[in-house]
Formats: sequence, C-alpha cells, structure tokens
Amino acid sequence: MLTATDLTCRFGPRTAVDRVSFALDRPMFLGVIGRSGAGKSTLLRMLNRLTDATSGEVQFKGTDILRLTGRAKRDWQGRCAMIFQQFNLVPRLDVASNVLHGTLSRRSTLATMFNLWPETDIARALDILDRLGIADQAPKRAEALSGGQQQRVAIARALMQDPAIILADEPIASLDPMNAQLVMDTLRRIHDEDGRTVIANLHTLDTARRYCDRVIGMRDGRVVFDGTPDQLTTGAAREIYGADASFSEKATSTTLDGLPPDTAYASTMLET
Ligand SMILES: Nc1ncnc2c1ncn2[C@@H]1O[C@H](COP(=O)(O)OP(=O)(O)OP(=O)(O)O)[C@@H](O)[C@H]1O
Repeated sequence: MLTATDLTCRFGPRTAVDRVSFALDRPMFLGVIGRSGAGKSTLLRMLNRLTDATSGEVQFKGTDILRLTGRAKRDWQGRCAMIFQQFNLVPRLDVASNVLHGTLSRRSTLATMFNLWPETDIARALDILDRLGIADQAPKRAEALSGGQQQRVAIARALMQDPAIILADEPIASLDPMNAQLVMDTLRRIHDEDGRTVIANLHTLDTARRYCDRVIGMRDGRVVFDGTPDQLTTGAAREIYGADASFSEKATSTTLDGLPPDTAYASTMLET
C-alpha cells in the first residue's frame, strides 16, 4: 500500500533522514519515535511532499509519489493530510470556517475570497465536528478553544479532505496528559472506524505502546527499530534514545502527574 525505499533527506552536510525503508501492506496506526533531531518530522514531511527528498522512493498504491507535480502533487497532499503540534489553525477565524479550509485545494480563489462555501461542505464540516464531540464549538473563534479542542479542530479539517493517510507530527506534544489522551483516542478511533492509516510522531514510549499497531524507532536519521509495541522493550528503547544504563522508562512517559519533579524535568529534556 505505502512503501518508502531508501528515503533520504540532506540539508547541506547534515543527513536528517538516512536511507529509511518501510512498507505498510494494510491501513494501520504507525508510531514513529526517537529523540529530538532524529529525523521524525522530516520523514513525515517527505511523505507529504512538504519537504523534497534528496533520494529514495515513496510508492502509494502503485503511484510514484516523489515524481508528482502540480495538481497531482496537491491531490496527494489532500489524500495524505497532515496535522501539527501547534495545530496551525487560523486563530481569529471561527471553528467551522477553519474546518472548511480543509477543502481549499479543490476550491476556486474567488469562492475562497468571498468565503463562499457550498452547503454540502458546511453540513459535512458540522457532521465531522459532531463526530469529534465539538460541534457546539463551531461558531467560536479557534483561539478561544483549549489546546485539545484546537487539535480536534485540526483533525476535523484534515478529515474534510477524506484522506487515506493522516500524518500527525507530534500531535500531543503541546497538550496536558488528559487532552493528549483525548486527541490520541480520536486518532485511534478514526483509524478503527474509517480504516485510514495514521502515522504519528510521538515523543513518549507509553503513548506508542498504547495506541500503535507498529512502531518505528529512529536515531540519527536511521531506523533502528521496527516492530510491534510488545517488542518495544526497555533495551530496544535504550537503542532508540541512545540512553545509557541509567535510562529510565518513566523519563519518556506522558503521565507526569505521579512523578517526582526531577523525573518530570528529565522527561521534558527528552521531549524537547
Ligand atoms: N529545513 C531544515 N534545514 C536545515 N536542517 C534541518 C531542517 N529541518 C530539519 N533539519 C535538521 O534535520 C535534523 C532532523 O530534524 P527533524 O525535525 O526531522 O527531527 P525530529 O526527530 O522531528 O526532531 P523534533 O522532535 O525536535 O522535531 C535535525 O538535525 C534538524 O536540525
């Protein structure tokens, strides 16, 4: 279905992603973990064509993704929607309009300028918001919502494109544990109910273990782990995070509440 072969990205002398290969033979929930700078965001951005690969190949259902240009490239970016850590909403715009912006790639400039949305699109946007439990927020400005609500609006905007794949670049890194869980539950539900593939960059092991069918671990641009959550042992985590024998599982946990302050601090250091 989706195959990456020897995917590489160099920024000058720096190799951000180094010959990464993986194949998804069916829709799944894939987690990508690794410490800061491991190349996770660059990998996702290459899949979506936001960043140009230096070499390698990406195939989706027989299409050579890295060769797409113009309209075909924009269509791919719709089928492979991306959500970001900082939500990337228009803060002063109402929630419903933010969601409707998910259809921008197939609208005329004139219709966009005059904020003219077809009724069918408006009804669909409201249905999606309802499904994600935030329909009552539709008239509010995006900036008035909590972080967890804003991320669900971003997911709703992605769903407007009816994507086959959702790429989530650290979707919960700015959220408190409760909102992080809400957002991860939402992404998992979208995979389970719609059969969409979700590929999520995650900072924490416990989240990867809990939500993913498969986990890829990156270190210095390379894949150093590719397996199921069960195979993600403390030893495997050490290999991914490059930590020494003092490596603590708790230091990559999102559940900071029960941890002593210094452990929570260590977690923050690993995560940023
Ligand atoms: N546009 C760019 N120009 C130059 N270097 C870049 C660019 N984007 C990323 N890099 C470098 O590539 C490497 C991988 O970065 P990337 O953001 O993909 O890592 P990451 O694992 O997603 O890290 P983080 O969790 O901090 O976002 C880093 O060394 C980063 O500094």
